[in-house]
Amino acid sequence: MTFTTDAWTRTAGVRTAIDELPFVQGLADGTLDRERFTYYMAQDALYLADYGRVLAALASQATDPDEMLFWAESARTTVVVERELHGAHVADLAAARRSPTCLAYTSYLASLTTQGSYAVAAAGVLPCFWIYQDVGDHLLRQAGALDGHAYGDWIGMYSDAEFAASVERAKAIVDRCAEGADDSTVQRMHEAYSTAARYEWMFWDAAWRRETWPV
Ligand SMILES: Cc1ncc(CN)c(N)n1
Repeated sequence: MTFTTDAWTRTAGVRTAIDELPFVQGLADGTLDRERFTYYMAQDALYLADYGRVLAALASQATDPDEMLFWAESARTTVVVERELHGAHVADLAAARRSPTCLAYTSYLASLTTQGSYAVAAAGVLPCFWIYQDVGDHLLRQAGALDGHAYGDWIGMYSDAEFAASVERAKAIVDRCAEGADDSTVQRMHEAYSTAARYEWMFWDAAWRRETWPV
C-alpha cells in the first residue's frame, strides 16, 4: 500500500468530521453567514502567507529539480492566485491578526521544515492540498451549478482541474519520499500528515466560533 492510501484511510474520521462541520455545510448550501466567511477568509489570507513560506522552504530542501519547481510554483500560486480570491472577499486584510488556531497550524508546519526531514515536511503540507480538493469536490457535487452560488468562486477554486493536478503531484512526491524512507521516518510522516489534517478541521471550527485570544 502506498503512503498516501494508508494516510487517507487512517484519517477517514477526520475527513468525515470536516464534512459535518456547520461551516462546511453552510458553504455547500450557501447559508453560511458573511461574518463567519469574512473571518475565515481573513485568517486564511494570513495562513496562506505563512504556508507560502513553508512551500518555499520545501523548494529549497528538494534535491530533485522537478520537485523543487513544483514546491516553488505552488508557493507562487498560494501567494498570488489564492490571495486574489481573498482580496475579493475581505476589504481590510491589514487589520487581521492570526487567531490561536491559525498561529498554531502555521507554526507547526514551519517547525516541520526545520527538523531535518524533507519527507516529513512534505507529508505535513499534503492535507492542505488534498483535504481542500476533497472538500471542494464534495461541495461542488452538493451545490450542483455554481452560477449564483454565494460561495461559488471558493468552491470553483478547490474543485478545479488544475488544483486536482497539483494534488496528484504532491501525493506522488510524498509517496516517492516514503518509498525510500526507514520505518521511523514513515511513522513521523504519518504523524505530520494526521496532525495537519486535524488542524484543517480546527481551522474551520475556529472560523465558525470566530475564535479570539482569551485575553
Ligand atoms: C487552512 C487552509 N488549508 C488549505 C488551504 C488550501 N490551500 C487553504 N486555503 N487554507
